[in-house]
Amino acid sequence: MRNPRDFGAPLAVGAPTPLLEIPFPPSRMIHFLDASNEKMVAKVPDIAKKTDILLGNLEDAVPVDRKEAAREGLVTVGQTYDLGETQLWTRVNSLDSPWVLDDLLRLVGAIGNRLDVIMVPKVEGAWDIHYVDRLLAQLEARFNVERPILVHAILETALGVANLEEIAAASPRMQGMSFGPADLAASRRMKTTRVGGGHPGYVSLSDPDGDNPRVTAQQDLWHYSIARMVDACAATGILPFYGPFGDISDDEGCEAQFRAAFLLGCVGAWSLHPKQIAIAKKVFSPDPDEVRFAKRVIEAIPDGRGVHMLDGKMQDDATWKQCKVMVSLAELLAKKDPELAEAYGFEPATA
Ligand SMILES: CC(=O)SCCNC(=O)CCNC(=O)[C@H](O)C(C)(C)COP(=O)(O)OP(=O)(O)OC[C@H]1O[C@@H](n2cnc3c(N)ncnc32)[C@H](O)[C@@H]1OP(=O)(O)O
Ligand SMILES: O=CC(=O)O
Ligand SMILES: [Mg+2]
Repeated sequence: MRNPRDFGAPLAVGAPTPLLEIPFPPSRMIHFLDASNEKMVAKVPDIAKKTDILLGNLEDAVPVDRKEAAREGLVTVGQTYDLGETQLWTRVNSLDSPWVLDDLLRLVGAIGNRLDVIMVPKVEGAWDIHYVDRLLAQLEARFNVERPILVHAILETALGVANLEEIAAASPRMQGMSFGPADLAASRRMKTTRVGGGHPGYVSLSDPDGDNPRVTAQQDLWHYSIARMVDACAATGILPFYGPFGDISDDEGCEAQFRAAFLLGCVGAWSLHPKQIAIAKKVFSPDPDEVRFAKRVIEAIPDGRGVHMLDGKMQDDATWKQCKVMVSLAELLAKKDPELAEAYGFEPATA
């Protein structure tokens, strides 16, 4: 066990001091980009204005013969483009792959002061985070990185899900987790070829009712694990995200999957295609009607104490805290987006 008094100390001489509180800027969508693809890179200035997080993907979906080009393309993005307030992340190759060591060495060396977060795929336990934690500290010290690069784990193996509480608490560098339904389905031997979303075979069936047809309703394949991820993240002060929705043609399905994650507590989701950015923005920005109601509750109970009635609904200390969650998120997003500020009824000056 690590000495708890050392938890906030750098793991290498000369590395920046770890953050004990994880920053929470707008994080509604992590937009995936293959930086070996020149057409995608050409869109960076435009996409950076629309997305909260831009991620240079080096792992799955990048062919083996383009791994180095994707890495170098991301270096170029980090060195040449002004992304404004948009965060720059990467997803490196998995820890057992032949590429990850060079991914980390090259990226921290070349754009260590630009990279906000490194997403690590297929994390199975705290030991994976400990390895990355120490290596990043050594690289930060070597390359004079001024602020700690944070680490984000993808939860996409059965063992990773079994160990998610330990993963969340493994290091002060842990920024959050993403739920990866594709690799997780394979790891669990689930019988679905879809990337996220429901399945017509996973249903509950109403009881027999004479000759009347029995009713079925699709169930959520992912509810248990996403809820566990949200608890582990909230318990340790880090941020949970839903991962990919692979049917790019099904906007409605994507929206439903994102919304289920949002309601359970996720702060954002991945966008694989530019059109999923708008879906994530719609879903992960709280609904203006809910925000207006939450503001009324806070105004009606300024000290957050006691019991009150509003529109026939009981309000007390707990509902006040629920409303604070909603309004705080709305305030954060309104600072970035004047249209949202108006929809939420915030004064432009305070937005
Ligand atoms: C399970 C997992 O690990 S998921 C994470 C890994 N997967 C990924 O990162 C996939 C990222 N996304 C993509 O590669 C692509 O969006 C695909 C393959 C899914 C679809 O690509 P296409 O068939 O080319 O889509 P489409 O024809 O609609 O593209 C329209 C335009 O958007 C561009 N585009 C597509 N995806 C992206 C993207 N993620 N970022 C920026 N631009 C994009 C295309 O280059 C195309 O540009 P053009 O109009 O100048 O020709
Ligand atoms: O990497 C994501 C996944 O779903 O697998
Ligand atoms: Mg995966």
